[in-house]
Amino acid sequence: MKVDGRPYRTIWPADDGRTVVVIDQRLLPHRFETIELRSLADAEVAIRDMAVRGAPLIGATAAYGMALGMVEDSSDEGLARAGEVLIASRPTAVNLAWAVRTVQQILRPLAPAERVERAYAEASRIAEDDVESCAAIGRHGADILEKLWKGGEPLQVLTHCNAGWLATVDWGTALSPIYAAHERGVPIHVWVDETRPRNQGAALTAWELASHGVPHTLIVDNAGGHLMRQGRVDACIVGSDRVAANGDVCNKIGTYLKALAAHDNGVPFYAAMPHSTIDFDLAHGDLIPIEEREAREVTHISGRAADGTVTEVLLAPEATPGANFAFDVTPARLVTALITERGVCEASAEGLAGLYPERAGKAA
Ligand SMILES: CSC[C@H]1O[C@H](OP(=O)(O)O)[C@H](O)[C@@H]1O
Repeated sequence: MKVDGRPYRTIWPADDGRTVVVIDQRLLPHRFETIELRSLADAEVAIRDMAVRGAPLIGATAAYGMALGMVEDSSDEGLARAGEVLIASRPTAVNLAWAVRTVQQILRPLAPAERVERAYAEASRIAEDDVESCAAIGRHGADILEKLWKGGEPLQVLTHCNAGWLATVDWGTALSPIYAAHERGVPIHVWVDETRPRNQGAALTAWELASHGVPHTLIVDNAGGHLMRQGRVDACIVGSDRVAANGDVCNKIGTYLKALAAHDNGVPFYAAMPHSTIDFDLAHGDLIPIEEREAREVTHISGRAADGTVTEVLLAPEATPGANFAFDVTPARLVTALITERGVCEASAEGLAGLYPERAGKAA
């Protein structure tokens, strides 16, 4: 996508062919700055501290992290260790482990001397595949949004967290259909959940949509049900960090509550994701590890001070205990359909088998 007229992706190799450049998403929307990843540790920290975030982007960053690890140690032990370090950084988005294992599988048969170049080539392939997958998700999802629009008033779509181009290498997952429909001339308005506690909606989705000229309104997380009961939401569309083999959808905390409200009000609820987010080895969503992050993200809030600096202030008294569950699971029965790069399917094992016959039937 473009930032001030210049095309950007969220991750790219520097001119030296080794350093990896990413956007530091912790500073958005107040400052647009990049950081350079020069080591396996840099990649691990960038994922863990959420300088980069979003399931597909976490996967691409892990793939480049494997390449950075090979520069340091391309032995069999180094290959195993790099994977362990990266997988430990964030447990929920399956894209991370998928990317690590994909790179390890490619490199394992090679001589250590051949592994660096091949690792960078594989990381680049994973990144390019994500761009193409997310563009295809946009096309398939825009077909749905175009059919939902009845003419006249703009189509009212609610989204949660950030599943835009910032969460992927480009285009996004939940937002890709919105961008594609907007480009087709379908009038759309987006209700943007702020998405506590890290406010990816307020900080990232609102910034993305404003940059792309898509009308939107920022709301508190708890307003979605109210708007749906008032008939002011025509569809919900979210991203995902992991879809289980039965179609259960794991996504940012609060997604399940939106799906319940949508179900109660007859609002279609879609989840959009590329193949790298689908875990065909996991039977159902209750088996998905739910990341718990530090309570400070709940008890403190970050924003821009009057002088433009990005700062943190205490939201609750110093000693307030906090619990910070980063994701929840929406049962497949509450999901209208899954939007993937291969098309749209029912949120079920049968639906996924129809789109991915070569990967179905493996869940333990
Ligand atoms: C396109 S995946 C986006 C997905 O990732 C976000 O989580 P986080 O910001 O913690 O990485 C959120 O669950 C989004 O829906």
